[in-house]
Amino acid sequence: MKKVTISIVYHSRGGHTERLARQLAGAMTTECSVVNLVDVSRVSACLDLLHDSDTIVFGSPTYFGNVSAEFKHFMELTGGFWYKQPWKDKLAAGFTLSSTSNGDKLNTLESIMLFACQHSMNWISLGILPRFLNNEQTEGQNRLASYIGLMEQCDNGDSIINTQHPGDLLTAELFARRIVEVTVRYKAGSSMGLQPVNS
Ligand SMILES: Cc1cc2nc3c(=O)[nH]c(=O)nc-3n(C[C@H](O)[C@H](O)[C@H](O)COP(=O)(O)O)c2cc1C
Repeated sequence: MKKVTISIVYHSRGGHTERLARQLAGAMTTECSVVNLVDVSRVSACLDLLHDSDTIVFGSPTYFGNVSAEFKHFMELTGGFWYKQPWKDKLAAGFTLSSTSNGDKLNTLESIMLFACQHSMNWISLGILPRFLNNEQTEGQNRLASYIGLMEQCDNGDSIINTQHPGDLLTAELFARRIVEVTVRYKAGSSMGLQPVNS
């Protein structure tokens, strides 16, 4: 089977989201998948890459409880082709990070998921449960107990990119693997020649 193509579209001002995007890209590059990494600042020149992708993963930092202005600008740029629905039935997933444990990151992921659904994409949930030991939640995988997509907490260090929490690193690795697996399975299924239901 031909390799699947996964594209990551992200914005980052201080570098933390970019680091996470690069980690995901590295972990999703396998013998059966290729990955494109697209910063929103150059997305206009990369639209064909996105249109040819099997899966598009969207990432934005959480600024004031939502996607950043730059990421929202990217969202609105897609209005130029939205009605043609070139991303219909592609797979989609999302990630965000912020400097506090909660920080309203859920609203950011909900905005990204809603955007993907307006493009009629199929959403890949995080699919990784938090771990419990003697009924106590651990600081391991999915320590922030997210379900829509990947969340990470990073400090507010403007000048430095601080070290990541090991639980966040593990969750990112597991999520990357899940996105590749779901994409490969989905692509194999869609090659069974089922006729798409055209609305
Ligand atoms: C304008 C602005 C608004 C922010 N709002 C939030 C917020 O709502 N919740 C939060 O936890 N962190 C917030 N932060 C902290 C950022 O999420 C944090 O610095 C993150 O690392 C930014 O990602 P980046 O380094 O990829 O730009 C905000 C930062 C900025 C600059």
